[in-house]
Amino acid sequence: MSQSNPVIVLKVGGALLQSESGMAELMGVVANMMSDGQKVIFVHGGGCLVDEQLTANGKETIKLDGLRVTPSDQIPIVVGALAGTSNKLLQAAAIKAGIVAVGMSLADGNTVDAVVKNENLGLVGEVTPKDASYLTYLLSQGWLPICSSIAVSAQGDMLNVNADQAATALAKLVAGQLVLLSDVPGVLDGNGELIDQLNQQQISDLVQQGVIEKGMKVKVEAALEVAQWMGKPVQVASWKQPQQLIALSNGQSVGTQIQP
Ligand SMILES: Nc1ncnc2c1ncn2[C@@H]1O[C@H](COP(=O)(O)OP(=O)(O)O)[C@@H](O)[C@H]1O
Ligand SMILES: CC(=O)N[C@@H](CCC(=O)OP(=O)(O)O)C(=O)O
Repeated sequence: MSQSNPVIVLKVGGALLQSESGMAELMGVVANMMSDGQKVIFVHGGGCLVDEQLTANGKETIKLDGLRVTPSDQIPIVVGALAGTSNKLLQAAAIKAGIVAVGMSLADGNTVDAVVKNENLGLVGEVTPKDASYLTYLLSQGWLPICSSIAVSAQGDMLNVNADQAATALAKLVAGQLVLLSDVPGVLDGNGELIDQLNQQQISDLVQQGVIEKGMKVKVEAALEVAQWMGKPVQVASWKQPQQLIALSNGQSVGTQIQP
């Protein structure tokens, strides 16, 4: 692995946080990659932990097109689950794997601009890349940034950002190689078979047919946005096969490749 590889922006979905062995295996692979000189930024979700905490607090969840409607009385619970528990679970797994990890959120270090996405969604944020200095400093120290998808607007409102969209902004900011790891091997067709490659037209057809829906629709659209921005493919794969990351950093394709 060469020092000149682009930064890998690795996004993991919330289901990973419910698997101690999954987190340990993935962090083991990341530790090896980092000791070979590969720079990595971790971005995480935690939708299932948010679900659990909202239910425990007697709150209902509504999702529109894969995004959680976030009323102001729910934001403290969402922030606690994502910037708190989820972030520290991953940081703990990283430390156990011997990695020097810095837990952060989108609100730290002037990294992104955040605005309310759409009033109908409540305190849901849309983020755009702003200043890479903080991340660049952490990477220059050989540390692993672990970023939750909580942002703060210029008006001081805490905002809930979909984690695939958070990863999109950070990948653009550092011109990194985006890898979206979920609990499925990649994008599946109507028969549940893995699709190796998808372009914009195929994505739009599968979305229209209802084959790609909910969280996967948000994910694939985030991947396509970065693929087109960078002019190179983005991978959607599974955290259940962390060795695939090594193959990926050696230039091989794993999971589903989203084409520019
Ligand atoms: N065509 C598809 N292929 C794979 N998964 C799909 C598809 N359409 C919908 N999904 C759903 O999307 C989920 C992944 O999105 P999401 O739950 O947001 O994952 P994560 O939390 O890892 O970001 C899968 O677990 C599956 O339930
Ligand atoms: C606005 C919005 O939908 N935010 C997401 C943030 C967490 C997330 O994206 O988690 P996964 O990656 O595990 O799906 C949520 O509240 O669930």
